[in-house]
Amino acid sequence: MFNEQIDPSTPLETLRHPPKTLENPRILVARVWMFIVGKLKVPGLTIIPSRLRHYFRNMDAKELQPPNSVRGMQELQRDQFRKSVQVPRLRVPESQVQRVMPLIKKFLLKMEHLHPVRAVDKSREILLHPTPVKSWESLPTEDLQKREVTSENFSFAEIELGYENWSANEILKSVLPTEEEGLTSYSRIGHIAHLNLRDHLLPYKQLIGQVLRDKLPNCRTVVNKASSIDNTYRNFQLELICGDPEYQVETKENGVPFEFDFSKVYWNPRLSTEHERIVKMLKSGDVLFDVFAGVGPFSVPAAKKRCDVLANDLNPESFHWLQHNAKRNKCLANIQTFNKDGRQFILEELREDLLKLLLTTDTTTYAIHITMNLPAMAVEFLDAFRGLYKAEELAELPENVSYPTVHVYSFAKGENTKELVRQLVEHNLGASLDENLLEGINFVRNVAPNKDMYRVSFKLSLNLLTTSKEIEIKRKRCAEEEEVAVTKVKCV
Ligand SMILES: C[S@@+](CC[C@H](N)C(=O)[O-])C[C@H]1O[C@@H](n2cnc3c(N)ncnc32)[C@H](O)[C@@H]1O
Repeated sequence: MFNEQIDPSTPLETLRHPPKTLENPRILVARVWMFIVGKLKVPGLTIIPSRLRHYFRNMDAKELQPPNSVRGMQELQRDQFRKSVQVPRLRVPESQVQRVMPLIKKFLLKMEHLHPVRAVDKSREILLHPTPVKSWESLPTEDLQKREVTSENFSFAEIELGYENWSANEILKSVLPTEEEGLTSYSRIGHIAHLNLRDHLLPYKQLIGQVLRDKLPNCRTVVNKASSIDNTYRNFQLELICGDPEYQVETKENGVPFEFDFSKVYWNPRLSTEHERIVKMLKSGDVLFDVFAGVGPFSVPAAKKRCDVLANDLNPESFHWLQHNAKRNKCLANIQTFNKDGRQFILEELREDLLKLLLTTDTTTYAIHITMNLPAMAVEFLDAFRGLYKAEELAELPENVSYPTVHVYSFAKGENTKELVRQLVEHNLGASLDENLLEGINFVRNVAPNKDMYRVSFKLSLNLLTTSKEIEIKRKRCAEEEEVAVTKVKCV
């Protein structure tokens, strides 16, 4: 079952092309339209449209729908989609075509692999849409007559339609059961289409896979999410439902090329906007510590921008592809990579490097960022910053020192997820995110009903870096006890 899908009405092209492939202006128009109508664009997620770009929707016209007999089909039989249909036709003398087309353009019959205009002798046969054109009178007759086109030129033609004339969405709409939600979205990662099928669609998975592979440009592999991501490395457990078991992909995110094995590492195209937000915050010369770096969607673009990056991931496969992507993007000189547990990375590399930066550089001239994108458990690593240094180590800091900003990601489930996520961070950090610390609690995306992902951005401080969580708790307890004692004395 899709637990992350949204189904605004969107144009047909989004189904047929991978996200970000704006190679023709119609797709651009479709995306703008999608934004205006739905305002629900999820990056990386292809949403199956329920409205079409055409003036008249083919699937609203009974005669243009696939045959009823295909409903419920579980094994794809392409020949079962054949049907004959009568559609309006206009014969236009060759000499008048240029002048007639603007008058009838909006009535053209537009279907996949079907040319509505055909040359026949010295005229053109133009196929029209049966919804708006029921008869000659449906057309702008006066203007047509001025261009030598009369009712004599109007007739009905019998045409053959087949599997190739419908889009994936149209095919699936005509096959899948009507009483439950159909296929509403999927992600595209290079040549892979990634689905998260609801239980009621599982009997149709092979057919869905074949239709998508047939119809989506450059799609060679269709996989279904086999279980929720609960393994350490967060990579999706995949079930191949159609095509080649070939998971090494090449994709682009925000213009940056990446390569990886999708079956072995974490990659989620729905995070592209969030990655972009962070990368936009960074300037050349800034420092980034990326604690759970994956294959580098924060680190590689940051290194390309000439930030100094220390990127870490526990998964040896992610580590391999992280290095590969840094090399491929020619930014190896700006990135150091580590294959460690996040806590160890904070306690070792980050500790040492940050100390040097704080003591020996002017931190007012650049920014230091720490990204922690492991939303299921990153907050549990926050206590590693508490008491990271002995007070003496930071005794000589300049007064105007600028501390790093931590961007920690977290899921929160329930009613007031924003408040919940703040509490989670405060509890794990052992400090309240007052105005001095807090830079923002930012909604990233809705993951499932009642489950949201947030980024909490806050500044580290001298107190956080030199006082352990336990000491802070003890101090608070003592202060509270003292207050109680004073109140009691006052009362006596
Ligand atoms: C949700 S992914 C995020 C990857 C990438 N930063 C992104 O934004 O797409 C979390 C990453 O943390 C890594 N990871 C999981 N547990 C870890 C740990 N204890 N220490 C370091 N990395 C870990 C996983 O291998 C995975 O690549």
